Amino acid sequence: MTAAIRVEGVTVHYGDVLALDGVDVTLEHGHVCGLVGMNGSGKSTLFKTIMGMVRPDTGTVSIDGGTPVRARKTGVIGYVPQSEDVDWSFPLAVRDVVMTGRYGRLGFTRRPRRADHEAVDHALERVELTELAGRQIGQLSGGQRKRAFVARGIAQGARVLLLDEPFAGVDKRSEATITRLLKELAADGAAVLISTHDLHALPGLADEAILLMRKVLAHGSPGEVLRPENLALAFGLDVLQREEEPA
Ligand SMILES: Nc1ncnc2c1ncn2[C@@H]1O[C@H](COP(=O)(O)OP(=O)(O)OP(=O)(O)O)[C@@H](O)[C@H]1O
Repeated sequence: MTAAIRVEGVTVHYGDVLALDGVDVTLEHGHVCGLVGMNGSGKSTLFKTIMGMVRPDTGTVSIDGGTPVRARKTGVIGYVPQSEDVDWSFPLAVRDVVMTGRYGRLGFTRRPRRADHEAVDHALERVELTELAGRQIGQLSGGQRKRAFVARGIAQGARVLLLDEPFAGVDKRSEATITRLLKELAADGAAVLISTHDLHALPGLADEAILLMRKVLAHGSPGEVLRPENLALAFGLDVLQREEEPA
């Protein structure tokens, strides 16, 4: 079976900074995978490399058997960016943001057709944003904004979905809605890769995990990946235990 994401021997430098060092990752369709690692461990760089936005010095990336650029053009891959990477003052309504997921499919008139409007309506319903469809994107809460971007991936029909810190600044209700949706998308055959700092939530969110520190330190079930010896390697301390200690 063709892997959803195949990263082989990928090394990335920014000038003298080594951000990724010989990274190998394979992710199959039907799985939700959590990507964890300390600040600066290379998570965003790995996402950008998978999206074809950063070109590796060495190594290769394939998405559903094709190049990242092709996966972007054909809508195979969808991306929910970190909040800091989005200009929230942009004058787009929620519905328009979701419609951008259809752009790869619009004919040469660039005008959405009935099927495009239906796909957007359906996606908005799934993320429970139908009532806010006409509101400017910047006037939504943090969790609602994330849900709008997840809806964009749904409307796009993305088979591979990357989410960079989707739960940062998000309340429990939105977190639960997003988690449920991501699991449903994976059950429908999508591959979902999520970066997160919330190690406690990982087992409830993902069925596999990757621990990154420029290299892949561990890749397996969340239980295996979060073993104390792995966390000690990645974070220097037993972080799970430390977080549980009273302040
Ligand atoms: N555009 C850039 N120019 C120079 N160095 C960069 C650039 N982007 C990232 N880096 C460096 O590359 C390394 C990996 O950064 P990256 O943003 O991928 O880490 P991260 O795991 O996503 O971090 P965080 O958890 O803080 O978001 C860091 O040392 C960072 O300082």
